[in-house]
Amino acid sequence: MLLVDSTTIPPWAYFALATTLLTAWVLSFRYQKGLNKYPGPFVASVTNFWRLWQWLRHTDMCYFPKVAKYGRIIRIGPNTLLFNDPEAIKDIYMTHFNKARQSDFYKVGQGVSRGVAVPNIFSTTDRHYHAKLRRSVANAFALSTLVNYEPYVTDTVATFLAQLDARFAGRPGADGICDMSEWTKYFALDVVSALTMGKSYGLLEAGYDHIGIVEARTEFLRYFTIVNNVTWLDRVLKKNPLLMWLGRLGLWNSVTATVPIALRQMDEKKRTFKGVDADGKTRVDLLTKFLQAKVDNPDIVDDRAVLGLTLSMVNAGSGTVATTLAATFYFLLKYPAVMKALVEETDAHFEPLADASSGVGFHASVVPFADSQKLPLLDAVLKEIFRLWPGLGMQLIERLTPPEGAHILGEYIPGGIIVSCNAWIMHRHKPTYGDDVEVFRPQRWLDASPEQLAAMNKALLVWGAGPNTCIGKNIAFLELFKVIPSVLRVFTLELADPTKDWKVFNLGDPEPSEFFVRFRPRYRKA
Ligand code: HEM
Repeated sequence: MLLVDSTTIPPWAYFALATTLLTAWVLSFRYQKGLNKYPGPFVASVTNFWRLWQWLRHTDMCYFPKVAKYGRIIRIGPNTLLFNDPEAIKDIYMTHFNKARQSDFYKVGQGVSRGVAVPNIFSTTDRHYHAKLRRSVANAFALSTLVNYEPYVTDTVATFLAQLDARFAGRPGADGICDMSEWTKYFALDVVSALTMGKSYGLLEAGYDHIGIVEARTEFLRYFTIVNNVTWLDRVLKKNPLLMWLGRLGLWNSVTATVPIALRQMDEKKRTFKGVDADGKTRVDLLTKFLQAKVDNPDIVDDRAVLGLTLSMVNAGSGTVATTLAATFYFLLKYPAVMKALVEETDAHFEPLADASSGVGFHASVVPFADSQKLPLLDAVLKEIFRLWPGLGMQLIERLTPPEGAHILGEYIPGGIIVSCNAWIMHRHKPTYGDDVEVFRPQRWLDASPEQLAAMNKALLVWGAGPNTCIGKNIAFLELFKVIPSVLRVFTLELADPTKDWKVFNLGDPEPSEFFVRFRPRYRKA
């Protein structure tokens, strides 16, 4: 036997051995499953920490467009490909949808209650459970049910108008300046809580985050958007086995602020629940419909699913609407010709409001959904906002290829690879949308030929695609088509300082801040 005296091995040999092992380990990531043929930043091919680093460097923007220069298929992680071509949407989200699971990205979005991860309709990675759950509640999101929800939206829009009027409209100096990035959040949270639980959080009336819900959401999303770049960190931090075990013993519990509020409202609702039909009202909230789904499908919808659904309405349906609404007003103010044309369209469709002497009822100022949907420029403005400022657009929509692999853009991609698209990149695809993709030009939707329009709609990833496409899309339309023309009908908006731009933070939703606006009342003298 050959024995080597360790004292005879020089230190450089240890160093050489360690370097060789490390290089081999790094290269095993780089060359795994033949993904080295796809271009992308070198560091991204060996570690997901590249993504985390990009996020930390560019919190004020979506960093994915920076890699678009690499081509149609870009490697942005050791096991992750990003597709930069609208044709990939169908391949990834629809053709393979029966088998393609969501990646661990979604698991990071699962809350924890008493040491157990709680998947909901958004964050479950179980395809079969998701399909059954979605079918059980589909009726609550159908176009035909919007009539049940419109009164909640009308009430919240009226409160929004009344608060803007009382607090800011026509006031001189600093008193007249409204931070729309905050107030659009109050609106979105109040309207989604009214729609979901029949009762608004009362943020608009309070004028500040009096229940800490904005703070709680921001904290949750900040964690989610950081950790989903390197998903195993979640198993070290929040879903650490030790913490989960302590949680099951009742010695550790981390609950976000939305949970106790939702639980309280659920208990209240359960006590008064008589069934949707038995209620015989035109006003029915989503929670009542979820409780009805529990009665109809008890094997799929249990109390935990009802809570998960309730919370995912508030989580998925508030930041997205808030940022879309803020962006609509921001871009209209930055492009005054479009603002002028939209105000003219609104005035042409809706009667002028009564003058100050007769007083103004804000409920009467809120436009009906059935009428506002007929405004072609409003429709084009919203489409252009969805393109330029997609609500969840700063993140990837990740799927995992099935074990046997998948064909995407004509390329065979092996099984177990994370494949994804990003709305921010897709919506700036010049062959589809034109060379002026960075310009806010709603007219592009009105001037397009039928073929162009079909291609533009097909590439629009604002609602996602396939079986996980946004279930709240119709509700978002109901809110946006009512609130935007109603605000323009009542006020003239001005940027407090037209030379300043807003600030943006990447929370998955592009989260704006420091968007300061003045309101002049149109129906009375200031
Ligand atoms: C402008 C507003 C909105 C935008 C841009 C938006 C965007 C999206 C996107 C892109 C997805 C797909 C995510 C994925 O595949 O991982 C999604 C899913 C979802 N959205 Fe929305 N959303 C909006 C409003 C709403 C509203 C108002 C609600 C509820 C009232 C809502 C509830 C949901 C839920 C529950 C899901 C998960 C659906 C599933 O996985 O089956 N969203 N949304």
